Amino acid sequence: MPNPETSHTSHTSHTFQVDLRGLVDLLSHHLYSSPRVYLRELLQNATDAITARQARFPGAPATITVRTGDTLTVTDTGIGLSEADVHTFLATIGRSSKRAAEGELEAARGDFIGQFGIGLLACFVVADEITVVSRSAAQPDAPVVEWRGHSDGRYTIRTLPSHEHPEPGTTVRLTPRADGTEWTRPDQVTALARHYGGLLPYEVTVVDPGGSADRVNDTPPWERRHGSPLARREALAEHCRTAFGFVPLDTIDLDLPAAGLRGVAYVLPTAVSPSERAGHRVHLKGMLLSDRAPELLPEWAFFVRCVVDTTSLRPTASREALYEDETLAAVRDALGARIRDWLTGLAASDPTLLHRFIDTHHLAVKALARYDDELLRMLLPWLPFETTDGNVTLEEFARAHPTILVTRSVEEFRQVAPIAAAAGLGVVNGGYTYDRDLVHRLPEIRPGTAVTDLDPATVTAHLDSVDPSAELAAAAFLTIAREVIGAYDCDVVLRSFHPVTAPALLLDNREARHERTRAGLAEGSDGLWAEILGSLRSETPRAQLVLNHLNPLVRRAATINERGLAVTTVEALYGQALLMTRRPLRAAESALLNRAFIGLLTHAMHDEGTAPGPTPEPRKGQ
Ligand SMILES: Nc1ncnc2c1ncn2[C@@H]1O[C@H](COP(=O)(O)OP(=O)(O)OP(=O)(O)O)[C@@H](O)[C@H]1O
Repeated sequence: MPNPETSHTSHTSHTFQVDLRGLVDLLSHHLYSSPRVYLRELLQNATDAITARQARFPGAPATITVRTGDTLTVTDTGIGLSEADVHTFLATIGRSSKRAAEGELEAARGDFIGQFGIGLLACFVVADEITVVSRSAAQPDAPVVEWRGHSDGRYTIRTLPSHEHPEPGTTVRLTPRADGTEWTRPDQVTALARHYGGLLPYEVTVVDPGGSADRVNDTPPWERRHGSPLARREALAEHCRTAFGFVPLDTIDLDLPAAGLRGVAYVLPTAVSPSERAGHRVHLKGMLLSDRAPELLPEWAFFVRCVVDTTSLRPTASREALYEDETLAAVRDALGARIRDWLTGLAASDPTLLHRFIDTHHLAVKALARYDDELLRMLLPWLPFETTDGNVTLEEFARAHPTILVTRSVEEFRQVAPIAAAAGLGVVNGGYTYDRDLVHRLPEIRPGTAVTDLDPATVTAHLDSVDPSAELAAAAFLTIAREVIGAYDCDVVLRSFHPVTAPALLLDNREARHERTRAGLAEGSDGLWAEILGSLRSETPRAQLVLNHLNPLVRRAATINERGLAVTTVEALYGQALLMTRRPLRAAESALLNRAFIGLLTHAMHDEGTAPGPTPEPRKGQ
């Protein structure tokens, strides 16, 4: 038997080494979007330290002072660090006093912004050395301690005389590297402090090398006291103008106590594309997390821009975006509901504003109403649609037309609308995004209304047939017309319809055209493709050229005896109707138009040549 003792291989234990330079490089090039985040991390640590001190010593000083110059310092009157704290929290990357139960600070946990234990490293993006000088508020007798860390991973700790930091709190000092000075210039620091810390709950001041101090933060405008509702509205409009550069159509207050979220949504005064997702400004416990977070609101709410401050949403490690979790999903739904309530509330309280809103954002509302029955019910009466009665609401239109026809495309509407209107039909242009879907949902909301897609047969059925004698008189011409136009998979009929100025109407739709294209391809190909295309073949739908017997030109055309002229006339009538459909022409159709045009010219010149009359005088000089 082998001896278990001797068969053991020996184990030695090692500890991971972290290359700090590699880590800083990772942070600066891959985690953070810009070196400027160093200031955010410093402000955030200062804020957390003050929060910790306030929790234990309410009423203690609570200020953050940033001093700019050759070196940059951030001083806070926060909880400070004892020597033991420094060993615990500053000597190990990834260790944080704010995350796990760390004894004393546990009570205040959840109130902090930081949690990852990597924030301070952001300073190495702009400086090679960081000095932290601190005095603990929790142990007032403990000596002042200095930690000096270098970007290569070395650090030293020493204690200093008491006067080096007379009051509890912490001062962090950076000496910017040459390539970091862009981010540490006095004006830049003031702008960054305002950007990130503008809503922090403690006084934040930036002092320039000349000694002048600039307070950069303020109470959020929605929390401030205002003299009157009007004054509040004006203050918020001004805030929106500075934050986003527009004066809002209206302001919606946002308040979700369960998520510790408060803020405002500003309604855009101009239309935006639904695909352009709005960037919202999200603050976490006052600190700006992102100024373009689209994920805060549902996609449909693209007509507002929000500014919110929250305690519950989680940041990603870069602290530049929101962590997509259940809380965020719940917040998004709740904010969506709030915006919808505002919209539906307008209908009852401020119809004028609702009209202005709809004039600007009807596309947005239509997009939203497709997914939201309640909203559809409440807002459909207010939404404008293009119809044969002009631009009217569906409610108005349905009152006049118990059966509503809806076209599939804008071109179909343009072509058929005047004729349908003259025949007393009610047609809605369904060619615009969302419109056809919405019109089809009308019967759910308004029982007794019928909605059908417009097809050519519906229109022809409403055109008056001509009396048999007229049909007979035109028989020869119609035969030639059917021969010529039949080649384009199109039937020819003679009807009477208004307006009399329209000589011909081409009834066609996209599906039929596609089917004809497919059939054409099947004929032109051989082998496998012909079989596949052929097997798809259904009966090829034909378009219909409806000639208007009320139109004087058509009446004259019907009496043409000469075959050549009849062919040219038919081609010209078909070509003109084709142009009216405003769809792209195919090669054969362009050729037909060309031929008809030349044919008509030839006929016109031929008439001119044979017409009796005075011979024109030769012009002088010829
Ligand atoms: N101004 C300060 N006052 C007191 N303690 C501080 C200060 N700055 C840093 N610390 C201590 O150093 C620790 C590490 O700070 P660091 O910024 O690296 O991480 P963090 O703030 O805990 O988390 P995050 O990476 O999310 O910012 C903190 O947890 C805190 O205990």
